[in-house]
Amino acid sequence: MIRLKNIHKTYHSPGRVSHALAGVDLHIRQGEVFGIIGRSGAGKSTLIRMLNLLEHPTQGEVWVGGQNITAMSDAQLRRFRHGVGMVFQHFNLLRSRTVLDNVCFPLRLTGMARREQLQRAYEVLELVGLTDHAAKYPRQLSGGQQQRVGIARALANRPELLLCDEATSALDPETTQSILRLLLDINSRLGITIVLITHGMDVIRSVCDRVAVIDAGFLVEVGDVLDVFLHPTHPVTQSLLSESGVDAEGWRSMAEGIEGKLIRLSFRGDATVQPMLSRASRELALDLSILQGAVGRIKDTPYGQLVIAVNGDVQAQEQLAGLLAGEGVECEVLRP
Ligand SMILES: Nc1ncnc2c1ncn2[C@@H]1O[C@H](COP(=O)(O)OP(=O)(O)OP(=O)(O)O)[C@@H](O)[C@H]1O
Repeated sequence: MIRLKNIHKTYHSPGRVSHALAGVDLHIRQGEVFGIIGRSGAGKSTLIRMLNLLEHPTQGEVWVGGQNITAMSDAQLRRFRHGVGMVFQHFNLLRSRTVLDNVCFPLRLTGMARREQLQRAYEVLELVGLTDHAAKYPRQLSGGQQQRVGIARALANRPELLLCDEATSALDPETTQSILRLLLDINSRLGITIVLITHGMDVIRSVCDRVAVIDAGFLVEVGDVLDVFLHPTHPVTQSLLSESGVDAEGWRSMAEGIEGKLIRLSFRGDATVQPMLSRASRELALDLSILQGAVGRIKDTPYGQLVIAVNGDVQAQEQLAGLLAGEGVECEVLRP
């Protein structure tokens, strides 16, 4: 659906040149929820704004739905943008217009007849659960409700692509979860590709299929969210995960003074909730102690990771790895 080819973006301001993006190549698939995460100033906003050319690359090409949008004329670009919805951190609603008029606004820009505008607007307001608030003004709504209006407005033109620029950063945790659930619902019911940028790994974990990590203008890691959570390779990814409570290295401080072989087990899906360890311990007469553990859910998939110390018969230890692998558990020896 989207291909970024060797994208560079350089900003020149008095006395300063800033390389916001440095040779970014990226492929985003049709129908997926794709997250871009990075620290402040990493280049996330610049990157998401490339996808509808609110920012033009200094070098490189942006392809969306088989079209090179970097080669489009202004008129072509205006038409293309009607098919891309955007949701903003601070909602960007028109304060002096009602909810209904805010949602109709992008439809009016396409020259759509008023009757059709109203029909579309009520359709999307129903989707976001705000039909009863159509006549209100933004100031009469909570932050979460205002963001729902922002989402309804972004969906009004029936886009194939929805861009979310820190859509939940201004919201409390509970409201964040309800907006994320709404985005997931939109993705699965309408099949719209969603690209979001965020500072928060929790946002990535709750809704994304794949994730890209950006640091100082470089894409440093891209992959399925489950793979990135279980096996982060770049130090920036590891520290972002550790700040969100997923610390893959916490076992090190416990390991000294603990005897036995140390292994890390990674579980995905049903394997996460099976009583495999107690069975293995019983059948192989091994002592297993847990040094570190985390279980959670990535989108709809349960996952878990445990670091355990294994003591007992050497042959039984070999059998343990085989037994767990047979159940779909990945085993990685941390200390023989
Ligand atoms: N219009 C601009 N003029 C000059 N420099 C800019 C401009 N926009 C962004 N930058 C610089 O480009 C770099 C990337 O900025 P960008 O806003 O894309 O980062 P970000 O990851 O979205 O940060 P944040 O999470 O703080 O919003 C930063 O160093 C920033 O100062």
